[in-house]
Amino acid sequence: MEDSSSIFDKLLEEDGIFENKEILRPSYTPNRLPHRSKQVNEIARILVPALKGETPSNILIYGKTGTGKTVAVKHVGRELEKKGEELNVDCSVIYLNCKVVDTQYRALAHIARHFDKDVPLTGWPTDQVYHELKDALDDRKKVATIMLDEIDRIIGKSGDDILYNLSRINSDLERSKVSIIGISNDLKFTEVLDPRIKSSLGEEDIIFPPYNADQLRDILQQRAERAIKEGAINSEVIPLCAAFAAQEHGDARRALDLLRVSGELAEKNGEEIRPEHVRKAQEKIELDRVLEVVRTLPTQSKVVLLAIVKHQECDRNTLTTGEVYEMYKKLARKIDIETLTQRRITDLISELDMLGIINAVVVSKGRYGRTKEISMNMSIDEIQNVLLTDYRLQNLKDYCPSTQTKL
Ligand SMILES: Nc1ncnc2c1ncn2[C@@H]1O[C@H](COP(=O)(O)OP(=O)(O)OP(=O)(O)O)[C@@H](O)[C@H]1O
Repeated sequence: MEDSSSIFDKLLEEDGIFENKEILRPSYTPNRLPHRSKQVNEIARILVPALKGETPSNILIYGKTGTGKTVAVKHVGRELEKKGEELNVDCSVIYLNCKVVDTQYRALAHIARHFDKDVPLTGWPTDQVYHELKDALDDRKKVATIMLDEIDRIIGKSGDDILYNLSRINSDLERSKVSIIGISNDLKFTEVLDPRIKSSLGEEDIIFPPYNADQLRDILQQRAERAIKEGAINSEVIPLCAAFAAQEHGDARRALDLLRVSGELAEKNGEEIRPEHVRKAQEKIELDRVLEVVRTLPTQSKVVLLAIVKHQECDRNTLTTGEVYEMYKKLARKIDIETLTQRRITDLISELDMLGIINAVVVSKGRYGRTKEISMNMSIDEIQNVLLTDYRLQNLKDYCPSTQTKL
């Protein structure tokens, strides 16, 4: 071999623009949370009885995605455990993400395992897990705060038994106490709860409002100072990332992603981060989001979308619901799936519009009634590639129906 150095050596030597990229990732928890002191203090005020061995009220926390709910509860949880150690009071904090731990069994098992109980992750009767958990909690005096993030996921999948069991556990415990913090970005999820559970869980409500552009700027500034090398970022970049993310319902995660992806694009070109990198990053993130949504669409919606894409390939003009339906029928017949009615397809088109994959505008055709004009401003090639990874749609790869159905 001519050159025995590792293929990574050169890359490692390259002088990147990041001091520490991890600081821009969602998993990083900063010590200070700008513009969240009100909410942090409010959670702390509700949890403080735990440090006196008393039961704190249960809390429901609402707010749109990226408004700092998770980072705030974890921050307060860490401080609570620390203070508990100092005062010699056992305040345990258990954090569960219900998107991952999405059944009652798994949730109870996870909490029991947190207290070193050897509960398998499947297989036992739920009652047995409940009793193990009760024993684990009661083996010595403690106050346990259980944080259920994305709580609507577990309710949607497994009903509200978990909340019922966790809220009744206090009456079965002799020494210990449990309080629950539920976190959700769906304001309406409590509507499906049993009224008793709803009032017990929502003893205290805290709302996390969206951030505005100025607040996002402060959050980004704080992270960028430690994540990006001095002089590697143009002064317009942070305000631009903040402005873009503020338009998207004030999402701090989106703002941080934008800054990180802008940095990666700049680094690839060996440049400092400039506004054009932010604009490219915005497009890339939006396309990635759309492709992810496309990948998980039900088959019928995928065929409708492919009908729109195939049309757009031949003709970049907007098209009507009727034209999409004609194309959809041909594609559905070709791959032998049930052909839905035009009315159902109109609904699926509205859903695709709501997901931000297509644009559908209702237009009046005078006495011929109303129709939708459909267009796409995403890259149709990339969308088509993702659609064709679905094995049911693969036969449509080279299918090129004639567009003669247009009058
Ligand atoms: N006030 C803040 N200061 C610093 N970083 C913040 C702040 N608010 C949010 N962040 C950061 O933004 C990202 C998203 O925050 P977080 O996960 O807490 O949002 P969330 O409201 O729980 O969103 P979701 O509902 O999608 O889970 C994280 O990287 C977090 O560190």
